[in-house]
Amino acid sequence: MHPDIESILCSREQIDHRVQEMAKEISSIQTEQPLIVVGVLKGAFLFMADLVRNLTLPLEMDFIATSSYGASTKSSGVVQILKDLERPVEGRDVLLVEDIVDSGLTLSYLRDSLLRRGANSVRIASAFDKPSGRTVKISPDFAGFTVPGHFLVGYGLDYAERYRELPYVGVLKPSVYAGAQD
Ligand SMILES: O=P(O)(O)OC[C@H]1O[C@H](OP(=O)(O)OP(=O)(O)O)[C@H](O)[C@@H]1O
Ligand code: HPA
Ligand SMILES: [Mg+2]
Repeated sequence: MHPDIESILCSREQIDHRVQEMAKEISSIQTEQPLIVVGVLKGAFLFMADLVRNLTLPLEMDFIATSSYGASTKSSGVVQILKDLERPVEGRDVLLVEDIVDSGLTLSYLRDSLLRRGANSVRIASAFDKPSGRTVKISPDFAGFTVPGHFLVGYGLDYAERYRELPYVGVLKPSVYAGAQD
């Protein structure tokens, strides 16, 4: 285990197993045109890669990049789009793929934005769901694991851009970010 990690919450094996279950469930979505699967960068990159390899429905992929945490463990409250989608979503069914729903601000902002662009439907799949962090009302249609209120890293989740590469999800030792500016 990485020395900055306090405890492992979900092991690589548990994540692999759960992603396969989620992919089965998501594969039963019925759409007229291929589902547009949108990965929310950067955090979703590992989950997106694992999920799409297990999906069995017709799909297209696109990516959007947002940022609201920066080098902090708390949301700035402002969701910035750093890279937008490349293709229109008008009239299309979209699946937003996220690593975590915490305050809910990112997904609420993205869902509203895609609906305003004329998407026919917007569903959400998130590897992790932290309901205790919520400040806006939103819940993922597909959630891998419900997690407690700690700041987590690994499997795409970062603190100040570090730890995304860890194959498991763990609780970051508070001493790592104590004293850092929020
Ligand atoms: O529900 P919320 O409170 O909005 O938090 C969830 C969002 O925060 C993180 O992204 P971040 O802004 O850190 O960008 P990143 O994906 O590049 O790490 C995470 O990947 C989600 O997109
Ligand atoms: O717990 C978290 N860890 C990393 N990034 C995050 N973005 C929202 N919540 C988290
Ligand atoms: Mg982040």
